[in-house]
Amino acid sequence: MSETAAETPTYSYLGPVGTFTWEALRQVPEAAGATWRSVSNVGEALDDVVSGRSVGAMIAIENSVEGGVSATQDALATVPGLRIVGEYLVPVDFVLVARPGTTLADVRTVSAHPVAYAQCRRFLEAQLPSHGHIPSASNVASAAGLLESTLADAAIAPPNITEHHDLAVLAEHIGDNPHAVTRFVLVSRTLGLPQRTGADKTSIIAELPDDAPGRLLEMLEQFATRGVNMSLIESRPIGDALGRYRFVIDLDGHIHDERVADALLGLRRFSPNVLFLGSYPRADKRPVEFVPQYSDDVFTDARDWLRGILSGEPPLT
Ligand SMILES: O=C(O)C(=O)C[C@]1(C(=O)O)C=C[C@@H](O)C=C1
Repeated sequence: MSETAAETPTYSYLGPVGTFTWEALRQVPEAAGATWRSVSNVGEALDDVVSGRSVGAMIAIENSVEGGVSATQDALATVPGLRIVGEYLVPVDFVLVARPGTTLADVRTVSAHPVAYAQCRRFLEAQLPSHGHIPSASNVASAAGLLESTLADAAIAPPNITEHHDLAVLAEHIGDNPHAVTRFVLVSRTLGLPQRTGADKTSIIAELPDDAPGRLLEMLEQFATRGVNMSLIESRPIGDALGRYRFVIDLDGHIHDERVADALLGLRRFSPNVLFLGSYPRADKRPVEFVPQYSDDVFTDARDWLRGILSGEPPLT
């Protein structure tokens, strides 16, 4: 993990060292000998990929308590040519830290990344009911900031924070949900389409053609009629007018699975704007389940049958 090497590939991540995003990048074997570039937000990480400065950027896309990370979903929808090439899960647990000597009773202001802050509501309401929140760029930036300025009295940070900074832990396990997990994706422009493993996900973003009744159902039928399961669907405002949405969708399977490819063809015919964000191995490695009626053979047999008819093959007797 050199920070200075010149010719090794670079990976960008929301830093500094110790963030959950940094933990996620540690799960990427190819990043082990690479240069790691700490950035301050998702936009900067994706800019690095677009400009070619980095081969990949690790970004948070969904939290099990807070839901989709809208900055990430919107950036993936609008920055052209980005592909998701991997998915990683990081359990998230939080501590409250302060400059040594501070007690909980001294805390008036808490610095925290907004997604982390939202995951610690119960603790904050019970223990610090009248605190003020100072948003920070990341979970480690919040804590590191305590040593640079006295604006905040305490910070929400990952439990490993004391390995990196001289801070005192005021409270542990302050997250509302002890099983909280954040899902990260590795985004690239140059790393190719990952191979099909049988335990894959495909991410897309699609818009409806108009707001006639039943359009959403029509879109979902593209998947249902090919036996393709969705593991996520979220709407995000397109931003050009009230009431216009795009849908962020994760499908079980790889674009090299016939049923997924066929569903995407159907979707492309239906939707005025479909973005293929990538097919990549699932972080949990759970094999995709489907009924035999939707296996690859059934799709290729049907296509061969049609080709036969179109090429004038005589009917079988
Ligand atoms: O990587 C970090 O530590 C971050 O601060 C970012 C982030 C996020 O963007 O969702 C990552 C995981 C936590 O759920 C909260 C914040």
